Amino acid sequence: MEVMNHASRFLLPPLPVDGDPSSVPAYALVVLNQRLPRFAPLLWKHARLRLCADGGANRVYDEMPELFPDQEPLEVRHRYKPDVIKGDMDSIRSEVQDFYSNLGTKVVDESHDQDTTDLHKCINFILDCAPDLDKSNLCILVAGALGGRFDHEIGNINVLYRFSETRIILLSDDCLIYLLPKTHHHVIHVESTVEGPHCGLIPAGAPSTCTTTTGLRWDLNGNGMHFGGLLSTSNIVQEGIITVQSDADLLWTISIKKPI
Ligand SMILES: Nc1ncnc2c1ncn2[C@@H]1O[C@H](COP(=O)(O)OP(=O)(O)OP(=O)(O)O)[C@@H](O)[C@H]1O
Ligand SMILES: Cc1ncc(C[n+]2csc(CCO)c2C)c(N)n1
Repeated sequence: MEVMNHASRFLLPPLPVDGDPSSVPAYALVVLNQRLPRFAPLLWKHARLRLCADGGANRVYDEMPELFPDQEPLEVRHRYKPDVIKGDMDSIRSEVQDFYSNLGTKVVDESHDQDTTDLHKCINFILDCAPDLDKSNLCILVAGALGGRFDHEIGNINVLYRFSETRIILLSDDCLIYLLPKTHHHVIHVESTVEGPHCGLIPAGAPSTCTTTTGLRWDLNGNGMHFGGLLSTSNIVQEGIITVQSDADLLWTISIKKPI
């Protein structure tokens, strides 16, 4: 089975690309309508395409200047201009929409679609309408995806399953989550300066009958996992490299360290 490698390099300052640009993932950023994580400017810098899901645009407009209290708010807003705002447009304020459309942001109103979430609409845009982005190397970062309303959180997790062939990482200030598809063996390179040690493996879509890991304090040795039975929550990263093999898709979650 093919190996899929994972590393949270987007939590570290971007390195200069020497030689092969395909060695660095092509990041796209989607900002949701929740408080911006403190490292939002870092995610912005990594991203080649930046989208706001509906009310996410209010967060960029209101909260980016708060992250740079010594700078002119207008200057900060010009520096952090989204490429695209997409959603059902029931949360974005009209002054925010006008501000960014006057700066050239593409605004896509899909208020007719009340069956998919704004995050889902943004992922569709990235996959279908961003020809300059290298899809073979794409990784979508989603800021503000966790915490807050439980139905929204579950809707965001469901997007991982709906687009299981696309790398999508849900982020909050406290942790990140992504899907480990059962089609691959997984090698997770832990960036121990910025993430861990708390972690978990969760069979959210369907039970697993056989999961095997290495590198965790409580490794799984061919165990099954299901809701109502064993889940791997409150686990601890023990080594710099974690490996996971399973006969079911699993959610991987790891804590994000607070700055000291
Ligand atoms: N409290 C939250 N927790 C997690 N994700 C959220 C939360 N609030 C918003 N989001 C995400 O941000 C996106 C845009 O938010 P927005 O408030 O514009 O959505 P919405 O479609 O108006 O939601 P609703 O109509 O259900 O209140 C949502 O689709 C969701 O993915
Ligand atoms: C069975 C079912 N449940 C809820 C909704 C409502 N809904 C789901 S996504 C969405 C858009 C949010 O921006 C809305 C309103 C639906 N359509 N179908």
